[in-house]
Amino acid sequence: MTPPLLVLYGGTFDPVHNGHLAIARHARDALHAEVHLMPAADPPHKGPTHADAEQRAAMLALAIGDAPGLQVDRRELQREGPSYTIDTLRELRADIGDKAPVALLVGADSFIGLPGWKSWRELFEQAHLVVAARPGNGIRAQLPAELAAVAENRWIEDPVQLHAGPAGCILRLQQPLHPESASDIRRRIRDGEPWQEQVAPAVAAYIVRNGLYAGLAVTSGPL
Ligand SMILES: Nc1ncnc2c1ncn2[C@@H]1O[C@H](COP(=O)(O)OP(=O)(O)OP(=O)(O)O)[C@@H](O)[C@H]1O
Ligand SMILES: O=C(O)c1ccc[n+]([C@@H]2O[C@H](COP(=O)([O-])O)[C@@H](O)[C@H]2O)c1
Repeated sequence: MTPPLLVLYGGTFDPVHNGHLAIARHARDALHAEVHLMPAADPPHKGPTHADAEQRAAMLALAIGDAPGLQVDRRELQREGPSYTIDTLRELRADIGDKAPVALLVGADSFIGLPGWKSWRELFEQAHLVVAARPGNGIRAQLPAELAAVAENRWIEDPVQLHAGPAGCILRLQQPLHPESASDIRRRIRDGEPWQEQVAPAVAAYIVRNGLYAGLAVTSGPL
């Protein structure tokens, strides 16, 4: 019997917000998959995070609670250096073998930036790609030429195909757009604007209890 589809949803999650959660739940339900939300210890394309890795993982655990089919995956917290996704997938394949179907879930902005990732072409050998649309980011229209060329014959419409092979397909996740972004939430907290409804109640309580993001200076670098 083919093992169940594992969806890896990596992110900085600084903090995890309702957009992340909606997409993870939607992927679980639409793809009949187990979704692992995986905080990056050291996200390769970002400056230093605002909450540390343990705090970001703790917020993820609070956000997920005991929701079936969702779990926090701490594998990148156990590695030093930048959290390159290809290294994570190679590590995962060493654990579970070459046959099990694995998909990487990314937002459209991440997908468009894929040619900047370490060994990006190999990602398609190690996993399927599932892409969630995001406001302001067209998926197929805005692809850089080298990504469009690699992606060309990989697009599929039917999620069942993700279960049929270990890697190599690209699926657009059909879901409503979600406007939330972690940087906007951090800005709102800093500026005293409403933000609590954009995160799970337990995450809002954690942020307040730990005084996260409130002290960000305007000059402290990118939000
Ligand atoms: N609202 C959203 N809709 C679709 N994809 C999203 C959304 N928010 C985040 N993602 C995707 O989830 C993954 C992790 O996102 P991340 O933790 O960096 O949050 P973010 O909101 O993009 O943060 P920031 O605003 O600081 O860039 C990325 O692939 C990103 O594209
Ligand atoms: O492997 C890379 O080169 C790489 C470059 C940029 C981002 N990523 C991964 O993409 C995921 C989303 O990244 P981010 O910065 O939007 O939170 C997260 O798991 C990162 O580790 C990976």
